[in-house]
Order: sequence, then C-alpha cells, then structure tokens
Amino acid sequence: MEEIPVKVAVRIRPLLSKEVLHNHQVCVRLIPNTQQIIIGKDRVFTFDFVFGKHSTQDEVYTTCIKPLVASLIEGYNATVFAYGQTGSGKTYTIGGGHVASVAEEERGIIPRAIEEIFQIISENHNIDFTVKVSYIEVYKEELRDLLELETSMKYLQIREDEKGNTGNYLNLICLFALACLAVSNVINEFLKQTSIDVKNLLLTRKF
Ligand SMILES: Nc1ncnc2c1ncn2[C@@H]1O[C@H](COP(=O)(O)OP(=O)(O)OP(=O)(O)O)[C@@H](O)[C@H]1O
Repeated sequence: MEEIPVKVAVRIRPLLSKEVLHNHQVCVRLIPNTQQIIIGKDRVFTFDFVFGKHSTQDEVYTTCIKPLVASLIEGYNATVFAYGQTGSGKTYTIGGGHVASVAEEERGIIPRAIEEIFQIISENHNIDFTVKVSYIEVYKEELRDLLELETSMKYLQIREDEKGNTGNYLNLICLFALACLAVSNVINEFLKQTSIDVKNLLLTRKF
C-alpha cells in the first residue's frame, strides 16, 4: 500500500488548574490500545497517532518528529505544524515558548529538533550542510516575520512566480545558522522581541 505522506497526530492536554477550579469536564478520551479518541459520548475518530493527557514531550517527539528529522537529513522535505483552538496546547507541543526557561523534559518539538539536527551534523564531517532559519507567524491570513526587529516592516507579502508557486516571501529575513545554540538563542530572544548580538554565529540575509 502506498504510504500517505501526511500524518495526523492528536494530543489531549490535561485540564488546567483553573479549569479544574471551575469544574470543567473532560470531553475527549482515548480508547486504550487503539489510535482512536471519543468526543462526547460516542463520536469516534481515528488518527495516525494519539497522545493522552499523560503523554510526555519526549514521547511526542520520538514518535512523530524523530523519523522526520532522519528523513530531512537524507534530503527529504518535512513540515510539522500544530493546529487547534486557542489554549489547546499548540505552543506547548511545538515548543515555541521561551526555551531557556523551560525544564529539559518539558521542551517541545522545535528545540529538540534543532538539537538533533546539529548533533547529526556534528557527527557527519564528510557532508556539507547549510542550515537556514526563518520564523514566520501566520495569523488571520497575515504573515509576520518574527525575526524582523529593527523596523516596523514586519508584515510579509507573498509573491507568486510565473508558475503560480507562492513560496516567495518579500522581505523575509533568513538566518544562516552555524550552531545549535545560536538557533535556540535567536528563537528565545526573538520571542522576547529584544535584540541580541548573534553576529558571530548567524549571517543574516534578506530576500
Ligand atoms: N500537554 C500538556 N501538558 C500540560 N500543560 C499543557 C499541555 N498542553 C498545553 N498545556 C498548557 O495549556 C495552556 C495552553 O497551552 P498553549 O499556550 O500551548 O495553547 P495554544 O494552543 O498555543 O493557544 P493559543 O492558540 O491561544 O496561542 C498553557 O498553560 C500550557 O502550558
């Protein structure tokens, strides 16, 4: 059977203390030993992966992302995105929060993937790798460049090429990263929206 290139994982987060305080009820459950969840009383849905409220960041990374990093190194493209209603745990899972202030085991997908990519690079001296980082927020059909600190030109425009491909962002800042620490620092610092001196580790280019 042909392998489907898009895989969907669903993660149920635990109730937050404020939700417990307000007596909110759990409305989604896992069916043990299956890849299914039940919403409400009887609405069953099947996914490629399901993670319950006790699932760890490591479990999510190892099951869903690690294989993608391996294929990335082999030259394949990979995309991971989190989708869900507000407060459902996207930032927590993807690891877009302040990486430095997060305990090791709480780190999400981004810092784990960065670390692994640079680990693999350091073990493969005979291969030339180029790592580029860009950081974009998509919100209500608008694109914002989170690496653009110096000017108010944060908003990006998408340009089509003659074939109708829309991967061409005007003004997008792209950083060429030379070290794992540099990437993590940049993400941390840009999340705080402050400027840091990463000139020695990163080369910036605008497209
Ligand atoms: N699996 C989890 N275990 C423990 N806490 C979690 C988990 N997932 C999310 N949380 C907590 O739930 C809250 C909401 O999560 P988060 O901010 O990641 O949601 P979000 O989907 O990114 O929301 P928004 O769309 O509003 O930005 C946070 O306090 C986060 O720490």
